[in-house]
Amino acid sequence: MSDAHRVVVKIGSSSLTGDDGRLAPGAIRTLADVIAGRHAAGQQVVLVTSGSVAAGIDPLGLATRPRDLATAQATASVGQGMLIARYTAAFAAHGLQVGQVLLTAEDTVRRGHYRNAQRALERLLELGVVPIVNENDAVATNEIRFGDNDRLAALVSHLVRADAMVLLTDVDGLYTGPPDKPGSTRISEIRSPADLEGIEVTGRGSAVGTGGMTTKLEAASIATTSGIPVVLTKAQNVTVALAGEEVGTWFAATGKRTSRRRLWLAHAARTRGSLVLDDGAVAAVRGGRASLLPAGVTDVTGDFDAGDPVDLVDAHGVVVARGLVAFDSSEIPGLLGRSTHDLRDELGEGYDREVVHRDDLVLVRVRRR
Ligand SMILES: Nc1ncnc2c1ncn2[C@@H]1O[C@H](COP(=O)(O)OP(=O)(O)O)[C@@H](O)[C@H]1O
Ligand SMILES: N[C@@H](CCC(=O)OP(=O)(O)O)C(=O)O
Repeated sequence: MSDAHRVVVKIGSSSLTGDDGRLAPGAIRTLADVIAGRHAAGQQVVLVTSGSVAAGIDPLGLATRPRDLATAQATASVGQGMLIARYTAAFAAHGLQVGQVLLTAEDTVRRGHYRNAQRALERLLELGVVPIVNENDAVATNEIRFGDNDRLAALVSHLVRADAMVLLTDVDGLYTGPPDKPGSTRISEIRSPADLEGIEVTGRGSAVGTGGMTTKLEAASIATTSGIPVVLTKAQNVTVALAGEEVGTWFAATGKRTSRRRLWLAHAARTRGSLVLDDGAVAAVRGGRASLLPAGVTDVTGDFDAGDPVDLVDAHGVVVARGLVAFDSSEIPGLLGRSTHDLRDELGEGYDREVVHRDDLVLVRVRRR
């Protein structure tokens, strides 16, 4: 971590608010002090911050975090302005400018969109500005929104080719079970997905956070499988975490950089339906490098067009992979279980192709509990 030149730091709502759920200016100042120190030492930091909804609760006189989409959008719209004003003032105390970048899930992976985001972030860093990223909550709809900022931070890390990602939250690391459960202990290192076996995590966050530990593990998986190591710790540890001391939980990088399209398919795409595979097709797809042929498909659900993302599931409904399908859903029943040879003879050329080509397919790792 101390060698990492470019770091994405994500701070959650739970670390930016006091017990009353209101924005805690002290937490923002402390974070800005630490990041300014790293900046002076030559490190580039992209900050992904939650807190727009939490910051808007009080000004709008709401009692709790709104659950309906329209009120959440309005609350975020009010709160985001207040949040960025606090950061602007906190960094200005160190002579630093901040640049607000509000993204949606699509912006981090869709070709035309991510180029824009990438260009803006690179230029901000070149200019010595601290980019401050959040989801564009005021316009994000349920279909396309992340909701939590953990996975957004992982995709931003990929986008800016970060050397490391730091997830700051209200617990000092990953525990063997919910931290308030007697007997739960902190895990200092996760070297591979196998180390996660037996760990109990919940998707329930603190009163103001979203996604709990589940989305943090997803984010860690997105980053580490793309070659980016992750530190998960409490916000109070940010100084020592960025200095490279051993705190929280360290997730070692397990893979290499992958294409954004595959990253999107694996982690951000909303599937429009599913294809049920027979056992032979499941084995072929799991083995890697095999395309899905019509002969291995036994059923289809959903309403989709050629080119849409779909789930590939086994006979028990377990998702094995995701892929971009080559046929409309209405065409597939006529192809089920048929060999490409028969299909060409009967339906003509164009029907003798893969249902999902191997280049358009990513395996989904099944998490054992
Ligand atoms: N195995 C676990 N280890 C650590 N924390 C866990 C675990 N399972 C669930 N959690 C919960 O996840 C919460 C953090 O998630 P969240 O409130 O969404 O944080 P943030 O606002 O920082 O994103 C912790 O307060 C903790 O109660
Ligand atoms: N974009 C939202 C993030 C929602 C949220 O609470 O995320 P987190 O605290 O990171 O689990 C916000 O700013 O309120």
